[in-house]
Parts: sequence; structure tokens; C-alpha cells
Amino acid sequence: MTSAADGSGSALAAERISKTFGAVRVLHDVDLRLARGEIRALVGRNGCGKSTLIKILAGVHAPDPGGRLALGGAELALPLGAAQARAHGLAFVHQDLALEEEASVVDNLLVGRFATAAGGRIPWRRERRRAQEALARFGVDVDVRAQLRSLSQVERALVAIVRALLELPGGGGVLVLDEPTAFLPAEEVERLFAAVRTAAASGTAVLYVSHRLEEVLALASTVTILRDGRHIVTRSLEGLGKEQLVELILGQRLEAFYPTLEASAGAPVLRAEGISGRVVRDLSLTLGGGEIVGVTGLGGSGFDELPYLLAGAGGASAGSISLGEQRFDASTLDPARAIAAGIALLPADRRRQSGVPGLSVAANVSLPALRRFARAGRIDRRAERAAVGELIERLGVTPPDERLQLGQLSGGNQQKALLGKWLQLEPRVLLLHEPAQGVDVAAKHELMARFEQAAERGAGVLIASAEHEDLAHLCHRVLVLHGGCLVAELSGAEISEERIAELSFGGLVTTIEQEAAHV
Ligand SMILES: Nc1ncnc2c1ncn2[C@@H]1O[C@H](COP(=O)(O)OP(=O)(O)OP(=O)(O)O)[C@@H](O)[C@H]1O
Repeated sequence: MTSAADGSGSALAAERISKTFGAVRVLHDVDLRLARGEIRALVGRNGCGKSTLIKILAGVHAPDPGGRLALGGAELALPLGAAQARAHGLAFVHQDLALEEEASVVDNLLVGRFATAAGGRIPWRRERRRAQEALARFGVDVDVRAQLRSLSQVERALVAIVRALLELPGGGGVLVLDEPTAFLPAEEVERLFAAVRTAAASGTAVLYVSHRLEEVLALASTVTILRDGRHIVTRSLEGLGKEQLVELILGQRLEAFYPTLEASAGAPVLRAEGISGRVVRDLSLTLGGGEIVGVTGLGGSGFDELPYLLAGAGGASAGSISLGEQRFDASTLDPARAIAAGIALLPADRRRQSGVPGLSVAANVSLPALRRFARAGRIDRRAERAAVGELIERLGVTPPDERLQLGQLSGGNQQKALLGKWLQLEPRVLLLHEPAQGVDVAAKHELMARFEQAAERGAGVLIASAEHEDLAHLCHRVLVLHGGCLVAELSGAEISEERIAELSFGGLVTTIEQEAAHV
């Protein structure tokens, strides 16, 4: 890069970035330029190459030879080392936030950056003040002495963002946000965006990766679209609606964002009574065969604990769960017995709870169905691979190669494969926690059609999610929790995105009123 026109005046200028894994080229001569203070969205279908591009910037992957990179006008040699990326003003917030749960906020913010006084001592009081001021600068009202684990999800995300911003040179650098909002309800996302806007206003360029297109439209001013590893367009978002954005991402129109709800609720397949857990308190519910029930609430309301309690994976302290004639004490139910009884759970945390990234797709998907491939005491690997190959192809996993490690698939494709792992068992009860996270707009339509098909086949489907729009389109009933208790239930025509949001917040009022009545 030799002139300003080549990007020497930009916060970031990457040119002709390519990447080949094995024999497959997944990025083709991609250019990316960001101006100071610009908020750019990077979007595209699952597997289009967004994470690969970001990992090249983060120094995780070496690109193919031939590309160029400049940061703040300084040309850097590729491949970049991770320390170099940081030293030149690139900071990253990934979906898992990478925070230390057992440490305080100040430790999380300043670890590795503590000032030392004479004798190598850390001047704690001054450092705490420094951390508190940094949070305040970005409008974050959290006590720096608090333990991280006591913070809400949005507060954690805010701490991760402020920590990244502290790595940047004052009023400069590039902040890369890789789906940091995956688990946040829309209302809480706004707090996070306010901090990002403050950073951009002081000159930091922001690259924001997300499949949540409403958020892209709300936060970013410009967008770069990748398709099949190629740069398709970079343009202003002004005047662009969601439908047009989707058309640019897919290269064609998407006729419908959601499948039509054909299944109808039949006799109960699951009855839960008096379930209590860490947050959930004395909750009872019934799930009909063919019924899709949504469970939602604000962060900390306990809605996201429920699927785990029902699957014997969440440490229930009380309650019972019945499936037909079978009755289980919730506190002694374990995942193996739950699976044997026909309960399948797809957890939200793909890397830690749902799949094993270092094992093949075949091993991950066949795990709960291994018995099917047992021949004379051994696993028939060929039959296993053939069955998984056929299944993932049917589910639209790309590439449909069961020999790849799960972690080599893009995030959205991992999610499709892991859903297949449970659908093949034809469960009576399908429990899902944030099933559409990290899934692109077209794949989400396909996934939701699979839930709908499972319900049509007679399964009871429970979806715990903060995505109110998805619940509104997909569910026969929506339950709203607050403070661990069921505070509202919507069904049929009563269900709308607005009503769900209202009740999620209104639950707060209802519970306070209930508690006041008890005093
Ligand atoms: N370590 C790896 N080895 C082999 N192939 C890989 C590896 N990492 C990524 N890929 C492949 O590169 C392509 C791009 O994946 P990438 O993760 O960059 O997509 P993405 O746009 O971030 O997708 P998503 O939205 O699903 O996260 C995919 O086909 C993926 O399978």
C-alpha cells in the first residue's frame, strides 16, 4: 500500500486476503477498509468466511501469500502475530467473551495492565478508580469490586467491550465485535450499542459481525457482504431495509422468514410439577404432543435454566417430570435416563455443552445413537459415516463432510449438525436453548421448519429463547418467567412480539406487586 488512496489514511486497510484450508479456498482476494469512527457490519451466510477473515486479523490464521494489511496507516507484514495485532490497535470481543468468572471486574478489566508502584506493588485504590472511570466513560454502571459471576449477561458483555477498548490507543484503533450479542434480549442490546457508539464517536473504527440483522441496521452505518468467501459489496446502510439486506446476503429473495405453523397440540407428552432449580421456583407446566412452547424472560429470570432442569442436566432441587406412565424425581433425573425416556436437549453452548469441536462430525452426531451401529461388539464406522453423511446432507450442513472435525465447520453449520444428532432419535420431547444463535437468515428458516416437522410428528417442543420475534412466529404458547416464577402465558392469537416483550418487562412489575402483597 503506497498512497492514501490505498488506505494509508484508514484505520484498517486489508487487501487481497485469501485463505485455503487443505484443498479448499474459503476466502478469495477479499478487500476490507475501515475509516476512523466508522461502524461497519460484516455479514453473510454461515460459512461465507467472516470468522476466517477475523481470525487472520487476530493473528490466529495465516492467510495465503499475496495479501496486504495496514493499520492506522502503518503497513504490517502478514501473517500477523496475535501480540502484533494488539500492539497495532486491533482489539477483539468474541461471542464467548473470554472473561474470568471467578475474578472481580477490576481484575478482568486490567489484568496484565496493572500499574505498579515502587517495589512492584499494585496501587489497588488507584487502579480501582482507573477501572471505574473507564466503565463510566462508556456509560457502564457496574461496581468494579463485584465478582464477575454476580453480573448479568449484558453487564459481562459490557465489561468485555470496555476491556477491549482499554487495549486500544486513546481515540483510535479498531474494535472487532464477533457476535457479542448472541444471548442478549433486544432491550439489553441497546446498552451495549451505546458503549460502542461512544467508542466510535472518539475515533475507534468498529467491525461488527452478526446474523441479527435488526441489530446490524440499528448499529452500523455501512455493511460489507461476503458470499462464498468473496467480497460482494460494501455500501451504506442508509435507506436499506431488512428484506433488501437479506437479498444481498443470499443473492436471492427469501420468500418467508418463518415456516407456517401446521402442527397442533395433542395429548400431553410431558408434565412437570413443582420444578425448582438455581433460579426457577416451583414451576409446573405441560407440553402437548405436536405443541411448540416458547419460554422467555429477562436475563436472570430463569427461563434459560428450564430446559436443563427438564433434561436432568441442571441440578433440580425439587419437582417431578412425567412422560406418559414414566415418572421421574427431577432432582435425581440424569441426562442418560432422560435420553432413554425420549427427552432430547440442544444446549446453547455449542463448544462446551453441545458438541466436541476436536471430534469428527460423524462421532459428534452419532454419539447418542451409537447402539444402532454396533456389530458384534464393535462400531461399524462405515455404516456410521454413511448414516451421518446422509443426515447432515438432508439438514443442509455445508460442507456435508462427516469426516471433518466439528470445530472445522462454521458456527451455524455446527448448529445444524448438532440438531441432527437429536432429531435422528425422533424424541418425544425436544428441548432447545437459543437454537438459532449464530445461524444465518436462510438456515434459520430451515431449522425452524425442522422443529415444526418434529412437532408434526408428535413431539412436544420447548424453546427457551430471548428472541421474541422467533417465539412469536413459531409457538402455540409462550410462557414468561420472572424471578424464577411463571408470571404470564400467551397462546394463539394473543401471541405477538410486542406482547412478549411487554410481559417480559411487565413480569418485573407483577412480581414486585406479588411480593409486596406478601409483606
Ligand atoms: N480450521 C479449519 N479447517 C478447515 N476448514 C475450515 C476451518 N475453519 C473454517 N473452515 C471452513 O471455512 C469456511 C468459512 O468458515 P467461517 O467460520 O469463516 O464462516 P463464517 O462466515 O464465520 O460462518 P458462521 O456465520 O457460521 O460463523 C467454512 O466452509 C468452514 O468449514
